[in-house]
Amino acid sequence: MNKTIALISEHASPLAMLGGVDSGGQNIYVGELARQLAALGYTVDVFTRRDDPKLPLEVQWLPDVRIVHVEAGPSKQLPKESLFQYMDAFAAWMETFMERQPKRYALLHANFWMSGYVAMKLKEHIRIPFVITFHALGKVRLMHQRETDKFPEERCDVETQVMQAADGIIAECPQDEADLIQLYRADPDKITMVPCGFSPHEFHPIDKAYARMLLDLHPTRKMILQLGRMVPRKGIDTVIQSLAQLRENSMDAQLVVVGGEYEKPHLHADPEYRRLMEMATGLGVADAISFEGRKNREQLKYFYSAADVFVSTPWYEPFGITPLEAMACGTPVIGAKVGGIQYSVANGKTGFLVRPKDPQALARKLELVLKSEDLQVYLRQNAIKRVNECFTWKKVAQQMDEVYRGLAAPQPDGTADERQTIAEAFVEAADTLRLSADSLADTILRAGKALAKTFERGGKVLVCGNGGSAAESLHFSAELLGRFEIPNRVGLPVISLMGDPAMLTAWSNDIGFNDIFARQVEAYGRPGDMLMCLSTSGNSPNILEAMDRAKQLGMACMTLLGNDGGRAAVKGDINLIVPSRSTQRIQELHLHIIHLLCTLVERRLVDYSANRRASERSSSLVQAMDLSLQQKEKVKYDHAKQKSHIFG
Ligand SMILES: O=C(CO)[C@@H](O)[C@H](O)[C@H](O)[C@H](O)COP(=O)(O)O
Ligand SMILES: [Zn+2]
Repeated sequence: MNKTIALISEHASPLAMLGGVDSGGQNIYVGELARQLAALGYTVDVFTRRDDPKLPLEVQWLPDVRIVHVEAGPSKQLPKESLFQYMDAFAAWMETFMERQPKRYALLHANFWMSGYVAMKLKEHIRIPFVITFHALGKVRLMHQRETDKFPEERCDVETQVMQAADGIIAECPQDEADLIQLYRADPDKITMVPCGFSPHEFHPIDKAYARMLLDLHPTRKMILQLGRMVPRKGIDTVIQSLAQLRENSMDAQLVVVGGEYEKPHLHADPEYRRLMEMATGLGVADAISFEGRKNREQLKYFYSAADVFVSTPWYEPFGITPLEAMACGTPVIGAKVGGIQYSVANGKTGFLVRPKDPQALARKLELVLKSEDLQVYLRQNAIKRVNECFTWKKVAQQMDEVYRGLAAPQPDGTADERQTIAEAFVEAADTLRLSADSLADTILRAGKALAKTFERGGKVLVCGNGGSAAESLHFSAELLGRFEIPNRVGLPVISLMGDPAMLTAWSNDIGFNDIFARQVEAYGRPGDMLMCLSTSGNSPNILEAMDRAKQLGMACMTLLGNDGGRAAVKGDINLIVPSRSTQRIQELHLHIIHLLCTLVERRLVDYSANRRASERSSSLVQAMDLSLQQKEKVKYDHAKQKSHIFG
């Protein structure tokens, strides 16, 4: 399989910082998938929108992973809700880019619906298969946050079209698969479930006391961690409410909230932070919450490891990478029973699942976990085992590799140069055909008529050529002496002077090569017969000698030539000169002309026999053509009469 692929991720680049409103799981997904595919031998190009004028066109991110910045819309950060208008430009830019480079992608893997739109457009033009991971679905999002959805109205329609055009659809979890089928009527046969992953190098258990010391957190106080983007749908308010519930139940714990747009939480600039702070203050738990702001990815494992329990209770979640990361660090997860979380968190084994927006239920599970060290150890061990068995990016890439193998266009044999050569030869052949159609039609008609007349008058045709043309001479005699389009007709007297290898080799060996055809013309030729010569150069001595001998015998000469016709064109009575300087193209046209001549000859002889049927019943040729028209099984041909005519 050609292991060169393109990932399209219009708004989420692996290079972008994590934690902002529009950067999150998809940036990690695309980056980690590309990295692990490269480890499996893939060469990956990631196409993403250029959203900063300082970004270069291409960044070689890893030895086999290149990030290509696509010019589509203004080179500045824009909310992803306003990007759809630039997707036609994105597709057009990519198409031009792909045309100009020698690389050929086996397939495209689009991420998010807008990249799916781009892949769909590209497939219309360049027929390249594509796979799509939606990451989030418009209809699911609308169900949960209708009032804050700012995506264009056509999103859901575009998603449906993309599902129909896609060759493969990746569902990230069983819920995603059910949504694709039930909400969009996606073809179940196209869907493969491949989850998201985590990187064990990045996320692994670290001693809790050490992690807390590094982060300057209380060494023993019960700690709940909430980590991720700070937007309402993530349900951070539910965690704050459950903290108040715990406090009511006389259970002390601190809540650490990591994430948000800023490194330091910003009351004025970040409305969600302000809302949460106000809620915490109102519930009297502000003193137990620390908002840490956005953190570097390298710091996250310390937060996960420092916590006694990780909480993720969004209203909905297409997959949810943070629960995986927490489990990888050995921290039990209490998650909302939604989307991918209900799949990645094994309820009662690696953590617990609760209904979203249910602070009481969350508080009960928090209390259960925080109160029992034994339960924490049990959940911790299961969590580490489960994520390493099922959810590493390496495993994800292996599963994706399977999907790609099933869908990728078969690897083209040969090099780009060879492909170019083929394309050029076809163009040249088509040009030669077109030119010949214009310049040769009249002469072909004249040649067909002359051949038919030769047969009608009881004459025969001798045909010769060298090399490829020798083969064509045999081809011509096979069509007419044998059979062409009309079944059961008489055999027409065509003799290829190539037909007798014993004579040809003996004569060339003992006497010379230049008169091998002339010798045969002398033996077979009679006045009224025709000599037909095929030569690409028109200068082969044996052809020229044969023509001279034919003239001496009162035979007509027809030539199929090329280039400028050479010396043969001076001697020929009818010259079909293919307007090309390429030997191959000339030969191809000779074959085409030969077939046309056969068609013309057969048709003319049928007409001839029809016209003269009444008056010349005796003519063997007419009789034979009559028989063929009546589709008789057996053709009786007057060989004796034919013979006597030839030998006079
Ligand atoms: O088929 C090819 C080239 O395509 C060769 O066999 C080619 O026919 C030979 O070189 C001939 O000897 C060329 O002779 P001619 O066409 O110039 O009379
Ligand atoms: Zn050839």
